Amino acid sequence: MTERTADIGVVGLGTMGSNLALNIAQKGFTVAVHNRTIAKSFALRDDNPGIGDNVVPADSLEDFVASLKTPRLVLFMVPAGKIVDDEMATIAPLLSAGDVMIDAGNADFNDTIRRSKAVEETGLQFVGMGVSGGELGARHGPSIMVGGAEATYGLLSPILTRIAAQYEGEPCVAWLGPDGAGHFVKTIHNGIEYADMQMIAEIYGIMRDGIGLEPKAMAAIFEDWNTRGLSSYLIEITAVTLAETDPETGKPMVDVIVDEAGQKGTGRWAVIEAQKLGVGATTIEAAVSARGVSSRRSERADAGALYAGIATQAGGFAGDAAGLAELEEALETAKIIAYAQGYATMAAASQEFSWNLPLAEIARIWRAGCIIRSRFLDDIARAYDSGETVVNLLQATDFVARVSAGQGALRRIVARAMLAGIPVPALSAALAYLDDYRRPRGTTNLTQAQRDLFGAHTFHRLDKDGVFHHQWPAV
Ligand SMILES: NC(=O)C1=CN([C@@H]2O[C@H](COP(=O)(O)OP(=O)(O)OC[C@H]3O[C@@H](n4cnc5c(N)ncnc54)[C@H](OP(=O)(O)O)[C@@H]3O)[C@@H](O)[C@H]2O)C=CC1
Ligand SMILES: O=C(CO)[C@H](O)[C@H](O)COP(=O)(O)O
Repeated sequence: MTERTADIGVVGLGTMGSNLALNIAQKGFTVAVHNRTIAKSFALRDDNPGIGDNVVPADSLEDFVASLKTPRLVLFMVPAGKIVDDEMATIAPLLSAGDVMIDAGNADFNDTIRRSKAVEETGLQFVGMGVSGGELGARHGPSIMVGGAEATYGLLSPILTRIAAQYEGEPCVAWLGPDGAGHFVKTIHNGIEYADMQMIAEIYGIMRDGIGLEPKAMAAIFEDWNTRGLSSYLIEITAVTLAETDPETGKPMVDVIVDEAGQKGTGRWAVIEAQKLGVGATTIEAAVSARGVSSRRSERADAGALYAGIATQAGGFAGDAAGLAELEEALETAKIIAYAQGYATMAAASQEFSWNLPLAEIARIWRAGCIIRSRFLDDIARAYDSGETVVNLLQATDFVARVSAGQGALRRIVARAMLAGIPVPALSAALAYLDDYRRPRGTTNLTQAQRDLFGAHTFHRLDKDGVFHHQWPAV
């Protein structure tokens, strides 16, 4: 019989699971590991001298479970969906009341709510936990967003606070609320990640097609931008990727990569949930759609030929200091709007599901470890901590000033790109949202009139209370 020595067990030793297990082991905890391809469990121990001493591989699920201290903590790091359900169903019968199953992969928070309910009915406990930071984050310190019972988090926190990224001595992990709260926040994190990446790609498009810069020159610009307001991991890796040379051809690496973006679903989940909550997360929507359009490469080539006759104007973009400063300001302004949309979605979900999401804390645990880490998140935390009521970040004093100052640059960049035929779906969505959001008298009065004409859907009047229907002329 295996001795019960392991503090936690990890199931799934792919990119994330293996690195998270090594991170746990390096922090002095004993970690049992199990993987569909069993040899990987033993390799994880044997290929990592020193740290491997804290890794306990198992060649059967029974041995894996038997090696865990009670209450047993079993962390799953496998692809989202049915695989999670299948793995949980296989292990659950081997566990006892009070043991905890943790889904640490990306998950649709609706699945997490369903799983929480089903698992907790059996006397076991369930935690849905978002982990961000990719391979290196998992190995050296990710940002961790936890959902589940607060008392259950208490069982995990001694390990999670040690393995999480640290920002000025504070661990980037927090309990965010019950059942699906952690996975919802991770989903919005990824939605913001999509929007941020898309807007950077659009600026790259302007630099390439509007100014005619070479990737290495762009790399230097992004490196420079990374020293100021835009400073972030995503801007840093943009500079790194643009500077890279393909060893086979000697060309810039980005020039040999096919322009078809992959996606595993978290951006789409973010858009679906924003829509369900009635929040306009238009920059995230634009980013998800742009990846979809990008994947139809041959169709785009055909359309390009069909529309070759369209005359566009030279955008008038300039690669001089003033031109680049305008691009930088436009990106910074659009970024504020994208984050405001992500935060508005979380605020709406918090209300809808009575989660009481700690929005300032979420910004704080995103400052290190995760893909969208940046100094800008400090500004968001400050806005929520300031004591003023923040209905939407676009109404917070600091951001009103910054967006007011930067919107002119965003407007000019979007207008020039449109005239030049350079697609800027996320940047333009940010600007359109701002203009829509700041307009006291909109145009949906006409929409309401149309709905009432064709479907007697009724409308409200500006001059008196009540619900009205008008006898429109028959059409
Ligand atoms: N990669 C990343 O940057 C990030 C990923 N995530 C999330 O983490 C989770 C894991 O991702 P990642 O580590 O990248 O994935 P990988 O593809 O690298 O690893 C998948 C793991 O799941 C196992 N697995 C796959 N299919 C099955 C199955 N049918 N039954 C049992 N086990 C199976 C694999 O086992 P085997 O070795 O036998 O193939 C492997 O251990 C996902 O939810 C992902 O969205 C979250 C944050 C960042
Ligand atoms: O969760 C993550 C980072 O936070 C993963 O890297 C995620 O897989 C990225 O999403 P996609 O593959 O759809 O671009």
